[in-house]
Formats: sequence, structure tokens, C-alpha cells
Amino acid sequence: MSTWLLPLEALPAPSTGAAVLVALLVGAAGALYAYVTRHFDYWRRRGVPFLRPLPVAGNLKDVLLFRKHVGDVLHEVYTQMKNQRYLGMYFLDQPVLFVKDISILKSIFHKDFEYFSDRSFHASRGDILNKESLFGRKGKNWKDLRVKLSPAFSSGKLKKFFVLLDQKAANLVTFLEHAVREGRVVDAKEASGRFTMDAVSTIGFGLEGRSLIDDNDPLYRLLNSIFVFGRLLNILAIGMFVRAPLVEALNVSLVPAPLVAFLRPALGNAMEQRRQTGTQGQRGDFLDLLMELRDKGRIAADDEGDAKPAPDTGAAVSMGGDTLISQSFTFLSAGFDTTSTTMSFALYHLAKNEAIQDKLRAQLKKVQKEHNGKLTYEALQNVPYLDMIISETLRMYPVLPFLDRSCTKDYQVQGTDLVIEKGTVIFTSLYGIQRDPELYPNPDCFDPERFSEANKHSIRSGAYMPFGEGPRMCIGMRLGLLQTKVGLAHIILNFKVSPCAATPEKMSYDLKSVLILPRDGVPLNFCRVQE
Ligand code: HEM
Repeated sequence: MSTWLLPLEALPAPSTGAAVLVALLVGAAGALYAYVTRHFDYWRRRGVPFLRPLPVAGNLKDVLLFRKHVGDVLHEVYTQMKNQRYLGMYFLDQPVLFVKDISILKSIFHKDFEYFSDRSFHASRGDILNKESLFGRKGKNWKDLRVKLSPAFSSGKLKKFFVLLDQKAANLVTFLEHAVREGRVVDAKEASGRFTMDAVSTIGFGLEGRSLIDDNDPLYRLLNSIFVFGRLLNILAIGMFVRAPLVEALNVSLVPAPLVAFLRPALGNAMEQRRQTGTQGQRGDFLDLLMELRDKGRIAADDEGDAKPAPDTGAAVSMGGDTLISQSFTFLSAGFDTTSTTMSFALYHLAKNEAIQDKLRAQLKKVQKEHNGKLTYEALQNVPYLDMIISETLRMYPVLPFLDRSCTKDYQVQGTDLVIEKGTVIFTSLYGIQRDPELYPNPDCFDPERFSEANKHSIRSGAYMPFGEGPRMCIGMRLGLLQTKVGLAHIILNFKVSPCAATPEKMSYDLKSVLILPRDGVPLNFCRVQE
């Protein structure tokens, strides 16, 4: 007779202590399970089709296990949805409404913006530089600052930034010449990163960015991997989009302490020096503009040609404490990886498509000649093929592969029974939309002609938004585009780029970042263009 057929009284009686312990453990496990799954019938109760979640991970198991990039997971969801307009998902234990339908998205981003003016992203009290930034602010607090900062990105200001950018582009050419002379393969991501780092630190706060000429530039070392987190921090970064109480309880900060320790005195000294030498306002950089906002309560608008900015809300915005530093930090962090990654993906495809590269070079040479041999700000406005290449790069690689919003009051989705409750987190897959074969035939093929004058009108409205959409879209779009143009134009005018043995056949993305960053860099051959 096997043991488990013994009559119960024949079994040794467990001690009372062990029985209590087992009961407690079972009870605790049950309570924990009930807690982490407590929202899991949210979508079922609302009759919204949903993806079956797993405890703790929700629908992000592969992201948490570092098997897939969050951008790829959302792209898969988008693709599997076929004709569904929206779907319930769970990020960790929180319900998220994933919206695929472009007309619903347009209402969320534009028409009914008053219901969706906040991002779901939540920075904790300890993450002061993100919390005070435009990206992290909410409601009126966000709107007041957005209106005040908008004039800092006008055409007139961009022209001043261009002068600073141009100097850094010359350093980029020298940096690449060294590599060519030494016969080295160049990581286009690294070269673009050094260029944008020097550009954003110079434009952002007048620190003379030196990463192109000095390997030990402290800012480059501190900021180089600002969006590449450790494994735990990457999970917490995802939590920041859906799990505000947890983020607050753990007081998570995405900004490394050494970077904060570097920025505070560096900016403080730069401002003090300008005050003492009476040079405030002369450099025309972003720091000058922030000081103007701090001292005068506004940044003077200077453009006739620009679209009229939203009217000032009239509210005063304090630039005291870390608020000013936070805006400078955002300028650096938001402008660095976004631009350098776009440049490097563009170079990757130019290297693989010689005909496209040659056509771009020919157009650049022609425009340069027409502007007395110089690539001026005005010259760069007249290179349509460069614009087409950058647009196609951002279509295939939207650096932020998703857009998020948080619903601020109950919202009835037009033409459906769905009421989005206040507090609901909304996500969409930018990557999915921009690689959708029904919107872009042959979507994995790099084809700048999609954005030619003749073709671009056939792109469906709302199907291209690498800078986001609506009042909350990227404030630095024109600067990001300008930086990308300047960097690419100088490279292609001076160098021929081609694949090397280490160039990946297909791009894969760094799993330790929520941004789309090339996982193994972009190694390419560079050689000097013969005049
Ligand atoms: C190629 C370059 C860039 C890309 C692809 C990019 C993309 C984006 C995207 C997708 C968003 C979210 C928009 C939304 O939710 O609708 C965003 C927001 C933002 N970006 Fe950019 N960006 C770039 C360059 C820059 C630069 C150069 C700056 C500043 C110097 C900047 C500053 C910001 C800020 C402050 C926000 C938050 C805006 C707000 O919430 O009001 N970005 N960007």
C-alpha cells in the first residue's frame, strides 16, 4: 500500500506551529495574488476586448524578462488587432487602453485635448529634474510653462542656435577625419552622439561641449547613457507610465545623482559669470532665454513668420530653485538621444543605399554652391531630399515608439459605447502605425520618396507623428530637425559611408531603454569624398 493511501490517523500529526506557518504562508500568497490581480477584471466588466494578463507583469512579461523591447511588444499588439479599434491591456497590474484607431487618436490628441492634457508619465518627488520639466508637469502647471517656453523655439532663436551648431559640425568633420586617417570603423551612433552632446550642451547652457575633441569630457560620460537604464530601473521606468503610487513610494529617480551634482554648480556658475561680466543675453543660447524668463517673466517673441503661439495664460512661472535647472536638463536629455539616434539610423540606411546617398550629396553640393560655398541656415532650408530622408528615418524609427496620455475626466468615445474613465492610461504604438502595411506599403523598406512633394499628400492624416501630436507634442521638433540636418549634411558632404563587416543586417533595439536605440551601435566605414 502506498503512503498516500494510509488512513489519516496513521500519518504523523504536524506540529501546531508548522500548521500555523503553512496557513499563514498560504493566506499571504492568496492575499498577494488577490492584490496584484485586483484590477484584472477591469476591461471584462466594461465589455472591452482585452489581452489576458499575468500576475505582476500584466501583458509585459517579455519586456520585464528582457526578451523584447517595449516598442516591439506594442507593435505586435497593434499588428494582431486587425480591425479592432481599441483593446484593453494591463501594464504590470494597471489597466491601459491601447488605441489603434487613428480617428480616436486624433480626438484624444487634438479635438478633445481638454480630457487628455496630461501624460501618464509620473516623476516622483525625488526626481525633481523630471518632475519640474515640461515632460513631467501636469494640468495648469504644464500649460503655464509650455506657453512661456514656446518662444524659445521660434525661427529667430533657431537661427541663433544654428551659429553654435555650425561650429560643432566643423568639429564633427575633424573627429571623423581622424578616424578615417587611422583606418578605423566608426560607430555612427557614437559620432552622432558626440556631435549632439556638444551641440545641446553649447546651445542648452553655454557649457563648451568638448566630447568631439576630448574623450574624457565629463558631460558626455554623464549623459551618454542617460536613457539606457539598468534592468531594474528600466522596469521602474515603465512603472512611471502607469504606477504613480509605487513610483512615489520608492521615490524612483531616472536622473543619476552624479549628473544632478554636476549640473547644479555648472549652471549656477555659468549664470553668475554672465551676471558679473554683463554678458547675459549676448550668447543667444537657451540659458540666456531661461534667465530672461526668470528676470522678466517672459521670453520675447521675435518672429513674424511663425505660427502664432498659444496666448500667454498670464500666470507667473517661477524659475527659482531647481526649476530653471530642470528646463536646461530637459533640453539636454530630450535633445540628445533623440537627435543622435535619428542621425545614426539615417546614416545606416544611406550606407546601405548608395544611390540615395549620392543623390543627397549632389543636392547638398548644388545648394552649397548657390550659397557661396557655405551651408548656411537658409541653404539648409532648400534641400528637400534631406528633409525626405529624415522624415523616412523618423517613420521607420520613431525614437519614442509609443505615445501616452492620462484621461483627466470621464470621456465618451464618439460612435462607441466606451466611456474612458478619469485616470485611465492611454497608449498607442507609434511604431505600429508608422510600420502598418495598410498605411505604408512595404513598410520595412527605406524609401524617402514616400515624402516627396508628389507623394506626401497620400499619407493619411494622423498616420505620421514621430514628434507626437496636439498641444502636447514635442516642443523641440524644429531644433531636433535642425540638429539632424546640420549633422547629416556635413557628414554626407565630406564623407562616403558604407556598411562594414560589423554592420547589422537588421536593426535591433536596446532592451534597457524605453527609447528605440540601436542595440549594438551603428558601425560603418567612412571615407573622404574626393572633391
Ligand atoms: C529627432 C528629435 C526628436 C524627436 C523624435 C522627439 C520626439 C518627441 C516625442 C514623440 C514627444 C512626445 C510628444 C507627445 O506626447 O505628443 C516629445 C516630447 C518632448 N520633447 Fe522631443 N523629440 C526630439 C527632439 C527634441 C529636442 C531637441 C528637444 C528640446 C531641446 C525636445 C524636447 C521635448 C519636450 C520638452 C517634450 C515634452 C513636451 C510637453 O510635454 O509639452 N525634443 N518629443
